[in-house]
Amino acid sequence: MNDTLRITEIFFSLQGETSRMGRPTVFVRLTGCPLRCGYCDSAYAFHGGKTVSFDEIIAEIRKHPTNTVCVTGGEPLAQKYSLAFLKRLADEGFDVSLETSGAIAIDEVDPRISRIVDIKTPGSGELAKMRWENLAAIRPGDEIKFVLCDRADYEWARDLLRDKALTELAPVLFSPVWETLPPAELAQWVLADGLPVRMQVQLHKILWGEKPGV
Ligand SMILES: C[S@@+](CC[C@H](N)C(=O)[O-])C[C@H]1O[C@@H](n2cnc3c(N)ncnc32)[C@H](O)[C@@H]1O
Ligand SMILES: Nc1nc2[nH]cc(C(=O)O)c2c(=O)[nH]1
Ligand code: SF4
Ligand SMILES: [Mg+2]
Repeated sequence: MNDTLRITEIFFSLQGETSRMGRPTVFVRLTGCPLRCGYCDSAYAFHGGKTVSFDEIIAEIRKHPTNTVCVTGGEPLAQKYSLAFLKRLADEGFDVSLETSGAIAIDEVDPRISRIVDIKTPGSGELAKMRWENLAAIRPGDEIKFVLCDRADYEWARDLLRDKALTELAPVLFSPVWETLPPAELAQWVLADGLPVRMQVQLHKILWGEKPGV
């Protein structure tokens, strides 16, 4: 059917990432991802899941007291009908953000959706999958995000920021890998270089630890 998606979970939480951090948000986590970032905190979404119709997903979203939705995964854009679903969410009047890896074309995503586009670093192990053409499709409502494993990733991201003038395209986020890079270290590096980025720490993990459904 052309109006279904494979879904791992739908849950209501505070947005833990991006400039929307702290906003009550319904998360729709799509199943499956063609990447294998070494740090992935959502590997439980690689397999399994349940096939659900757009109508059922929207009915579930409406049970929660917010208009704000985050579509994530897995890799949402890897599913055939995710573009149609994102359009449907925007048509229904939801305020939607999309978390995406940077490895799949973003240009056909509905313009009403705020796209959070990762640039996978050398430390992720998936740099080779990056689709650099995506940078040309970035709009002001989008955000560009680096998840950093270590100092080498930081320096790589800092140099790319300058070489590709990324902050002229959209706000840029620097986030430490939760398990391996102490946030205070990254904070010191950003301050020392005076980088025009927004450093962020995953709020939901501070509040509730690392587990599904939060
Ligand atoms: C789980 S991914 C799902 C969406 C998409 N596949 C992507 O990578 O953007 C959502 C976000 O969580 C980030 N992330 C995954 N594991 C993380 C970790 N251990 N620490 C910090 N951020 C992490 C990803 O880099 C991405 O920005
Ligand atoms: N609270 C909360 N905020 C999030 N923002 C992005 C998430 C994701 O897994 O993509 C996420 C998540 O899993 N939980
Ligand atoms: S692209 Fe996203 S979901 Fe896929 S392995 Fe990397 S962080 Fe996990
Ligand atoms: Mg998460």
